[in-house]
Amino acid sequence: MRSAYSVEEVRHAEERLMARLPDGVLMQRAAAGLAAACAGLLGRVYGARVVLLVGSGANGGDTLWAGARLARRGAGVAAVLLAPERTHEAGLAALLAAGGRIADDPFEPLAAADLVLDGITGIGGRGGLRPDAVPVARAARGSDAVVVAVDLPSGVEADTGEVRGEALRADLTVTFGTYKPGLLVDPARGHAGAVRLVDIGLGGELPSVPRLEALQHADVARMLPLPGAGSDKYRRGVVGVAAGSARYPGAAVLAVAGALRGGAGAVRYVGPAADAVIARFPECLVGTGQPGTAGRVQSWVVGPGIGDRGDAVREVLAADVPVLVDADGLRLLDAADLRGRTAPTLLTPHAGEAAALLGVAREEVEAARLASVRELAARYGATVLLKGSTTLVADPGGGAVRADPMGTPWLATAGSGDVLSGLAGSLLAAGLDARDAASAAAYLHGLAARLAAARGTPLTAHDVAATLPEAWHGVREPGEGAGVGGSRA
Ligand SMILES: NC(=O)C1=CN([C@@H]2O[C@H](COP(=O)(O)OP(=O)(O)OC[C@H]3O[C@@H](n4cnc5c(N)ncnc54)[C@H](O)[C@@H]3O)[C@@H](O)[C@H]2O)[C@@H](O)CC1
Ligand SMILES: [K+]
Repeated sequence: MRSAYSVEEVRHAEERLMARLPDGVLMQRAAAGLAAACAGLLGRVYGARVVLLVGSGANGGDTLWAGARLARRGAGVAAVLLAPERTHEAGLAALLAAGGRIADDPFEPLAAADLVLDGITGIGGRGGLRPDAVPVARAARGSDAVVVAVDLPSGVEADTGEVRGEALRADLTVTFGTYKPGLLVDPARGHAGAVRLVDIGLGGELPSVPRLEALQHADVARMLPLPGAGSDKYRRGVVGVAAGSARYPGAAVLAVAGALRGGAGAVRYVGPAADAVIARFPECLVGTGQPGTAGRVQSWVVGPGIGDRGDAVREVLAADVPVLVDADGLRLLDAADLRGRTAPTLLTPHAGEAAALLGVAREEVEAARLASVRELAARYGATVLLKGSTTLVADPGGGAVRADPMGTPWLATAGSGDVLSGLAGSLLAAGLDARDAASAAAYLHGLAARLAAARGTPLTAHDVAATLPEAWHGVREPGEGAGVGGSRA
């Protein structure tokens, strides 16, 4: 599990740790890790041309100290001081003593650089890059140099992943002590490139519950249900699917396709697309009536392609089992029906549906995904999976929000959300709690899309469903599946 903490939590942890350590130790740990990462990228440090973009705070200090280490190993290091009168003094002195120099003109060294270190702002940054930094950051990005962000890409919001103005785009971010939420949530995550964590000894000082966390293969592998010796199809869980309509039978077929591969013992479909479902999946139990007439299930998925069948949504929400509501079901949802529920509810909106549920514009949700998912969960008293470039899962009672690291633009294909809802519903039936079911489903779904896309042909939602077994295998057998998943943060 990768854990991310807020700026406030990081600062408190740093204070407690610093109180026990000699002055400057943490900055030296950060600078040493940063310089080592840079040396690894450069291969040969001697003779390399390195440019430091240095802001007014300790982020600039880290950068100067790392620059000094590279200069001592023979790199030509030039520092661009964006706030010359407020530059970290000891760091600058160390750089100069190691043979580094201050650049008078930022653009000339940037044009010839092999490596640029972005030390403009770290966790102390607010708002996008200031106007004077914008042309410098653009020149860095426009050069052939590898751009390494120090702690965070400058200009992004550490706590939320929002980007309120222009922000630097890095190839690699070397972050210190812990991940910050912005490194795991788009749009900021998209600016970070690959992310590497340098341990500075903060671990023991951080709270036990992080702000945000991102699953890794081993976490998902531990969650996945496995049949035991005493299992039968009912004990493994039956998932009910109330989806599709005469007009949209495909949504029902795709939701069932996802549900069949989620580990439940059986999938029971009810609704007007029963013929289409049974033709495709003879292993599915089907009925044409209302959800209330279906036999016992351990979870329900309601909504994909269901059209205007609000009665079906109400019936499902009246059942005392976990319920996942998606797509049309979200439009038909009556918040009052959720309030009376005691079993968990999982809502799976995309940004547009989330915006409608919150009564705001879609752009607002996309710009502030973390705040939006938290607000939705609190307001509806439900676990919420907000789909998008970074899929997020929040519980109504607070706790760590899960950020899905497996998302891929390949998932932007019709029907892929239906597969996801079936899959997550199946994991609910198998006994996972709503947050685990939602985040494990998003992870497997993204991994399946990546595996299918790696075959090099355009992807359909059905391909994603068909590749889910490979994704299960991938998380269980790291090394095989891990490559496609990418070790990107
Ligand atoms: N506190 C610690 O113990 C440690 C801190 N470390 C480093 O220190 C950083 C935090 O340092 P600071 O608290 O000094 O903060 P930063 O260096 O992140 O930035 C704060 C400075 O930037 C200015 N600023 C804010 N927004 C700006 C913007 N949009 N454009 C330009 N300037 C802006 C502020 O006026 C302030 O002077 C971390 O990100 C990390 O790199 C590391 O050395 C590890 C130890
Ligand atoms: K930075």
